[in-house]
Amino acid sequence: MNWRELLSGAGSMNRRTDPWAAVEVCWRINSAEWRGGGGDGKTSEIVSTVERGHPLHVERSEQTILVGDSGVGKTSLLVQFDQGKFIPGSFSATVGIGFTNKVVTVDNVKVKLQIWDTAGQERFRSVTHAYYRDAHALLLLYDITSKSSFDNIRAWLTEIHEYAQSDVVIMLLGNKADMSSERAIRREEGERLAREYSVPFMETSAKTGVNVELAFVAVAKELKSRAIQHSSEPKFRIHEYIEAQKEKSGCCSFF
Ligand SMILES: Nc1nc2c(ncn2[C@@H]2O[C@H](COP(=O)(O)OP(=O)(O)OP(=O)(O)O)[C@@H](O)[C@H]2O)c(=O)[nH]1
Repeated sequence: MNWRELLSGAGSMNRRTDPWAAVEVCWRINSAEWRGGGGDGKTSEIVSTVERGHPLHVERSEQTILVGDSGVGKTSLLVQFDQGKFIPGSFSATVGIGFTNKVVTVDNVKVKLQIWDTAGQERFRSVTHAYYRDAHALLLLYDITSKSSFDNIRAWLTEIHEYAQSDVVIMLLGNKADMSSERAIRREEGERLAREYSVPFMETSAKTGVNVELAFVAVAKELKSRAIQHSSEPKFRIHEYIEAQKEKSGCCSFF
C-alpha cells in the first residue's frame, strides 16, 4: 500500500490533500492516538500496515546541498552514501553542480533526499549560490588535513546565512578522518567552531564510510520531524541524536 491509498483510507479522518497529511495520519496512528478510532474498517487496515512495519512512502524531495572548498571530499562522500564505495585515484573536480536522489527510511517513513553536489572551486560560486535558496539542508565540509579548508568555513557560513533560508539545517563535517597521520585540524577545533555557530558536527571518512550514513540519516530525521512533528511526540533534537549515535558506535576512537 502506498501513501495515496493510505490517504484515501484516511480521508474520513483528515480531509487535507497534502501528501504529508497521509503521513501525519499514520504517524498519529503509529503513536496509538487514533488506534481503533475510525470505525470504517479502513483505519484498522492502516494500523495493521504500519504495525507490519511497511515504510510509508513520501513523495516530497528534501533538497540537501554539499558545500565546501574544492577537494574536501563532497563528491566522494555522496558516492560513499549512495553506492557504498570509495573510488581512490586522481582527483577530478566537479564542474558546476550535479545531483543524486536517495530515499532514506527513518522511523518507518521514507524521506526522499535530493542531494546536490556543488563544485568547490571559486569560479563556480555564483552557480552554487543559486541553489542555496531552495535548500532544506546543507552539509558543509572541510578536510581535516587542510587548514585552509577549515579556515574558510567561516566564509562559507557567511555565504550560507546570506543566500539560504534562515531555517535551513546546517551540519559541519570534518572529512578525511581516516588520514590521521596528516591531520592539521584537531577534532576539538571542529567541535568548538560548530558550537560557536550552533550547528551539529562530526568527523567523517568518505574512504572508510565512517559516519557518512549517520550524517545523512540525521538530516533526514530532522527534516522529517519538521514536516510531520506531532505535538504529543518529543521534539527531535539533531545535536542529541548525533551525540548519542557517536557514543553508540564509539565512532571517534579509531581515527
Ligand atoms: N583518504 C581520503 N581521501 C578522500 C576522502 N574523501 C575524498 N578523498 C579524496 O580527496 C580528493 C577530492 O575528493 P572529491 O570528492 O573529488 O572532492 P570535492 O570536494 O568533491 O571537490 P570539488 O568537486 O572540486 O569541489 C579525491 O582524490 C578523493 O579520493 C576521504 O574521506 N579520505
